[in-house]
Amino acid sequence: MRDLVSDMASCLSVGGVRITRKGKALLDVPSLNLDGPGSTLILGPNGAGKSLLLRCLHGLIVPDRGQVMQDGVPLNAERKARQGMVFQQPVLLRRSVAANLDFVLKRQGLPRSERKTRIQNLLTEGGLDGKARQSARSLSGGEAQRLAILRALALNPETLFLDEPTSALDPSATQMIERMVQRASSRGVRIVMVTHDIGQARRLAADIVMMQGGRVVEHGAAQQVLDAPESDAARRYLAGGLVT
Ligand SMILES: Nc1ncnc2c1ncn2[C@@H]1O[C@H](COP(=O)(O)OP(=O)(O)OP(=O)(O)O)[C@@H](O)[C@H]1O
Repeated sequence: MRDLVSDMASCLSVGGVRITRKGKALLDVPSLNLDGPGSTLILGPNGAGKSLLLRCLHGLIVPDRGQVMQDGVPLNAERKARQGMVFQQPVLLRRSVAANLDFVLKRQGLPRSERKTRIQNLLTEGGLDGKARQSARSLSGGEAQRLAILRALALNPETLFLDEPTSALDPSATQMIERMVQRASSRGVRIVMVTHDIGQARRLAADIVMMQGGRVVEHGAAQQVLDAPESDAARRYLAGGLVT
């Protein structure tokens, strides 16, 4: 049964998407629908095409063939503006923590007083109270990633893409990021996240997209994919075996 949160979340789908370079298909996804409740985690070995798929979904890469649809409509500039993206290495402005947030809030045309309140709320959400005036470049890795997520959330995105956001972080910093992601998901933001961390997939995912060789080899409910994978590729990946 679909719950309230899932009804709030937008639906993303991919139809006949193909990216080819030098005659080799880097991404070949005939069909993929992300429309269930909760977070989608994308798993698979290095070079499987996880980042390419994420970039396609966000419209950063236009596929050679096929298209990405959001709520049944081809992804357009207006819908793209309502998507946020967080990379493995946080991309921050050489300004203070608060100025990084103010930059995106200003672009939404919010008046100064409202921006001030929003910035304070965002800092609290990310556990960055007291860091407003600190240079973003002087933040620790975990703090910088939390700021990058806050900046994406400041846009009130309907979808938030995260590409291995915790791969360089320790367990405690990872836990803080995971909590932020879970809170955003429970507010109705569709989360699509790439990870190599199977434990993280178990903690966060409602559904899992397993990739190998530019293809989706399995997509299903997290527990099903993790505990009873149907494809050999997924079985080998989860067992820690070599997958090429
Ligand atoms: N612009 C490009 N030109 C040529 N090849 C590319 C380009 N972008 C990606 N690739 C190739 O496409 C394949 C998939 O890359 P992608 O970054 O999506 O993998 P990934 O699953 O995210 O891997 P990792 O886990 O190592 O980050 C790789 O073989 C990569 O070298």
